Amino acid sequence: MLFSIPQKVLFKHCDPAGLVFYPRYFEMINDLIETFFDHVGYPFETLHGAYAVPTVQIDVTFPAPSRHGDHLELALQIHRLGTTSVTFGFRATANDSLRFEGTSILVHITKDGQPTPWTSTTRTAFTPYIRSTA
Ligand SMILES: CC(C)(COP(=O)(O)OP(=O)(O)OC[C@H]1O[C@@H](n2cnc3c(N)ncnc32)[C@H](O)[C@@H]1OP(=O)(O)O)[C@@H](O)C(=O)NCCC(=O)NCCSC(=O)c1cc(O)c2ccccc2c1O
Repeated sequence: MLFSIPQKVLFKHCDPAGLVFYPRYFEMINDLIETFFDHVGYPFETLHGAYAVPTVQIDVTFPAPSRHGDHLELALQIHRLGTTSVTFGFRATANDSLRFEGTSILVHITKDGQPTPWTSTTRTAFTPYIRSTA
């Protein structure tokens, strides 16, 4: 199963040439992941009471530019659910044109920075989104 959200390219996302500046894509990726955690019932505002989920690895490619006003679809799935980590595959498309795609690995940690296993509740909520390829 894919999880997806719409994202219109806004003025704030763009450089003077009207193209999305890549740090704004990283913010969109984080927004996508935060919205996914909302969707599975483990919102960041709850998670961050006792835990955190820092990113330990991220790889992104940008095969085509996005412009102010484009309507992107941001989508993710889970490639691997580890003991304490989760590997997301994500992509952005507009009118069947791929704008970025990649993977990121987040680790569930305690407030003192130690990796800690996902709960069974969270594992169950993640499971429908596990697919082996993007
Ligand atoms: C997160 C760490 C404390 C992990 O420490 P360590 O690597 O020593 O732990 P383990 O060896 O036990 O491994 C645990 C687990 O992680 C997997 N893993 C670790 N590193 C990698 C890697 N490079 N590539 C792939 N996988 C990795 C490992 O396989 C284990 O998986 P299992 O599933 O088998 O358990 C430590 O790495 C650390 O503190 N790193 C620094 C993180 C960091 O500073 N990132 C950049 C800035 S923070 C950030 O971007 C960020 C912060 C947030 O608060 C967020 C909140 C919400 C969403 C996103 C956030 C975010 O992106």
